[in-house]
Amino acid sequence: MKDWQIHWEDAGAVLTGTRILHPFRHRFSQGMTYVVGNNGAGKSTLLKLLTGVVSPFEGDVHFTRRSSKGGREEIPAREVRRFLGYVPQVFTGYPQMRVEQYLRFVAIHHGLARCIISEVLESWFRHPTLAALRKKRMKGLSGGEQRKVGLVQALLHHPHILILDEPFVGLDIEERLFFQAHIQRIAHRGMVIMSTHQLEDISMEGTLCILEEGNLIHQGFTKVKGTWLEDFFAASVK
Ligand SMILES: Nc1ncnc2c1ncn2[C@@H]1O[C@H](COP(=O)(O)OP(=O)(O)OP(=O)(O)O)[C@@H](O)[C@H]1O
Repeated sequence: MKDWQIHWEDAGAVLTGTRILHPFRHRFSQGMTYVVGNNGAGKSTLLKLLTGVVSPFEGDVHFTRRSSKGGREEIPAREVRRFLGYVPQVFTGYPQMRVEQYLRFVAIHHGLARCIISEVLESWFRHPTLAALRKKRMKGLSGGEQRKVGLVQALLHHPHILILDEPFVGLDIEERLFFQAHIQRIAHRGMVIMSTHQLEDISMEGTLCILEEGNLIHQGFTKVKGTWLEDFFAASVK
């Protein structure tokens, strides 16, 4: 266990002149973290800051792991990128590529050994819902199909940190369960941070971060069944 952590230290975001996220402190640790909040609360912006797609306007976001000498050490950005998987809210990939070609390209980019790439892709295409997409061009995919390819490209290198922005939108129940199982395996040995609007997406115990108008208004543990969490979703997340 490498015990990676992400330290969110008073990081805030300003996009096109508007303050989107107000500075707060949080430590993302191993396991599952769910990020919830109403439309426009700042969930996607928070995830973009974590992946480096946007930079904090102030404060700092940095990654650490337990050092062999004791204490903690900073993980260089290049190394973080190698161990990161990310599904953005809007995923298109490269429109001209066919799905298999695109996933092969991503696998190479992630540094997977060329001798195992075919085997890794075959294991994904064994699932009927993905087999049907293999030869399709990315630009011809439906929203749900894009999402499935988006999930595979984030998972195929077994990332240590997985960041998912509403990953199950447009997926049917069986597909959701298929990907949930993969995601849960990563959460057991690494770190998963997932934004969602759906109570049924909260399938594991973990940490819950609630955003409201760019502020972190709650951080604590989830309890999956029969708790105040259900009331929260019923009352406030639309
Ligand atoms: N590039 C940008 N420039 C200016 N404002 C932006 C930009 N991107 C997002 N915003 C605004 O920032 C706020 C937060 O957006 P964000 O996409 O992070 O919210 P969200 O919680 O993910 O919302 P949703 O649940 O609807 O996806 C919104 O009011 C949005 O309009």
